[in-house]
Amino acid sequence: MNDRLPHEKGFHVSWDQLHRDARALAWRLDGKGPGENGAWKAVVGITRGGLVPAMIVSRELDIRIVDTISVKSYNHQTQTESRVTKSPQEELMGDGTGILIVDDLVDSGKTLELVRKLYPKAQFATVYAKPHGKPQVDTYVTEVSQDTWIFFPWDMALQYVQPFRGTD
Ligand SMILES: O=P(O)(O)OC[C@H]1O[C@H](OP(=O)(O)OP(=O)(O)O)[C@H](O)[C@@H]1O
Ligand code: HPA
Ligand SMILES: [Mg+2]
Repeated sequence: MNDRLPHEKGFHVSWDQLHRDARALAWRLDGKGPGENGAWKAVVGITRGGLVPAMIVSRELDIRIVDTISVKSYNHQTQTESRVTKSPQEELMGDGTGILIVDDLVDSGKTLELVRKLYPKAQFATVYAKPHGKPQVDTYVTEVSQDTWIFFPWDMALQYVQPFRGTD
């Protein structure tokens, strides 16, 4: 993460906000699949950040088949390489037709670019999107600027904050 910081701005997302935004993502995808009545075949979450929105989307759209894909990014000096370290079931995926691939956000777009090469016919959905990654995503809910770092609820804790007018 340190190689990606410092960012000018921080966008702190609570569990509640993430739940609402992931539900909004599901509603956007509802009935848009290639199956009967616009059904989707399965949801695939990109670990680890995609697992929470994938669960919420699968619950909202009543999709019972859920699988995962793991993508690991390696930093070789200045070049970042990505590779898949765990694949979803091959028979399920095919070319990706009818599969909803879900992640928490798209930033540079490198993660989705790799997954898209493997499953070109899949639908790619993220809760948040930054401008560089937008061409890689088919459906998202909220756009944030490239210089914003998104803090997810699983990376944060409630903390005491000093009053604005100090107590000295
Ligand atoms: O568009 P990109 O520049 O590829 O960045 C987006 C990806 O980076 C983060 O995952 P990360 O690889 O940090 O792993 P994690 O989900 O396990 O936290 C995030 O959850 C996305 O998957
Ligand atoms: O803005 C971000 N927040 C959390 N994880 C990330 N991975 C890439 N960009 C981000
Ligand atoms: Mg991730």
